[in-house]
Amino acid sequence: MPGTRKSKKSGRKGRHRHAAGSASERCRDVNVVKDDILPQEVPEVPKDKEEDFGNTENLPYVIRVSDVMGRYLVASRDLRPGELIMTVDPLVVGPPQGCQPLCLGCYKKLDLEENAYRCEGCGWPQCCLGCPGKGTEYGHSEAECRLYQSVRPKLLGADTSALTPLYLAVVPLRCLLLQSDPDRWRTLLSMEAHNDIRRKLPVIWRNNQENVVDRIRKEWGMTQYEEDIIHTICGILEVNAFEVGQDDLSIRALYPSAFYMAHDCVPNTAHTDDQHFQLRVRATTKIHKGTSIYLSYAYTLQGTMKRRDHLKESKFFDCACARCSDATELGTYAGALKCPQCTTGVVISTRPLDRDASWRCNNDTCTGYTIPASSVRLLMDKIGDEVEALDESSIPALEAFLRRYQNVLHPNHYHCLGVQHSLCQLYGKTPGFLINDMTEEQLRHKRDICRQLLKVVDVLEPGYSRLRGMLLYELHAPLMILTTRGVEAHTISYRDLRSRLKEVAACLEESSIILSFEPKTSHEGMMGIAAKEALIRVREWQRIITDS
Ligand SMILES: C[S@@+](CC[C@H](N)C(=O)[O-])C[C@H]1O[C@@H](n2cnc3c(N)ncnc32)[C@H](O)[C@@H]1O
Repeated sequence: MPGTRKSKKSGRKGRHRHAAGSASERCRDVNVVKDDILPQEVPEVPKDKEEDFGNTENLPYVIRVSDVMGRYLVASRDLRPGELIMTVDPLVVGPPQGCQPLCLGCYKKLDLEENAYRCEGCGWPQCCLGCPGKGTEYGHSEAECRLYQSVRPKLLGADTSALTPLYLAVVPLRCLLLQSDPDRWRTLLSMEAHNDIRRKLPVIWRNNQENVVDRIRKEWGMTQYEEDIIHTICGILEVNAFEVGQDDLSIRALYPSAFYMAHDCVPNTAHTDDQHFQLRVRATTKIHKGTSIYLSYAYTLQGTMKRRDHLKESKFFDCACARCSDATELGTYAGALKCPQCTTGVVISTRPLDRDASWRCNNDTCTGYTIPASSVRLLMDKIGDEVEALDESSIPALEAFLRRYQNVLHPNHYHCLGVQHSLCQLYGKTPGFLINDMTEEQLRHKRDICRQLLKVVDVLEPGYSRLRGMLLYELHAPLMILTTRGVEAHTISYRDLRSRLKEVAACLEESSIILSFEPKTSHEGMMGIAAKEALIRVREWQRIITDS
């Protein structure tokens, strides 16, 4: 599920024995019992040795069923921020939708002009002769290789453009292979496919028919798989797949238990996945017993219109969470425009849960500037395309974007937030803007951007979220350099120094805790290690000034 991006992760080896198959069966048995807590007779014991859940009855969640959300998870006791909720191994892993050629063993992107390696068994392109993912459960398994042997000549004869669409059928076929494992197959089929809704959506249904069903059955002659079941699997993947992958790999995977988590546009969990695709879900905020455990299927730094469109189109429901119901997005104005008429008001939806409702200036003294939702949608798409086309590593290009739209978009508008997020990472690390070379004004600018972003993120992705962890780390740098320069120039008092160091230490402490949940080798994980080391140095400085 997006949003959860799914750029994240943590690491621990080994297979996890989960009871998702059994849990799913129980759910189906009791699906008619609405809003009832389902018993967990065969509990799932998280493997994580750092956390001891005690006896198996002490699982941190139970599964409930509601008319609106279907099955969802609820905390069975109070959960602390950072507390591990579940550790699960995937049911199936594979290439994402719409990917370019990649290795079916390790998912590395392949340039077929330069890379001519093909699997000896079936002819799919692979990264090298000794791909570590060959013959593995979550890579190019032997069973998969055998299945493709009958189409080997077709695969060998295909160039990049002919091969690219074939990848769409890879994960569905991997799901079909689970039939040899009845427990896992049952778990897979217990997932929501929304066939009734999807069948009425001609574009989606036809795409699946052409790219997956007909490819598997007609082109590859695998008629042992019925049309209906292939369509159901396509739906299961659309509704339940997580985006995972380390080191810029883009992979989709289905997980038992984790798929039960309902969506909220302000999630109270975050998840990481490691190099073995194991998923770990943690609480980001305190979750009180009896409260729903949510993740966000959408990107949190997007406006309500965009998120709700995405959720409707790809997850097939109308989100009506507190954030979506509030035209101000909980006071953040993350989707708001500036009023071109009165220039001081903010233009927001008149009824945010109605996708066609007009948008109006909220300023009482304005004559009531109004704009149709369709025009807002067009404008957002146009600006979105512009953001996509920006050179993400160019500070001048990003700054120019913010200047260009300063009279159009609210400063907290998600398009601005995205650009500011890129900028706050570039300031301090880009030639010409290296942290020690930055002027005080530039340092204050980086500090202010971090603070502004944190104010919004504190509301939309609160607690121990990856984004907060990274922003806190980014914030500590200008704070620290400004403090050091103040000391050198004798412009800050002893009292000031103490309070500034306290603020830097607080940023680093929280950042190092949050980012310690990330895999150590990931960008975020390494940032967490750097935060921890910097914290030791700041604490030492605090000790010295206290002693002196
Ligand atoms: C990954 S599944 C979650 C498990 C699902 N409820 C089930 O019983 O299998 C995603 C689906 O759950 C439902 N859902 C999740 N969050 C929801 C929400 N906030 N409001 C309405 N439906 C929701 C939607 O039907 C969505 O397509």
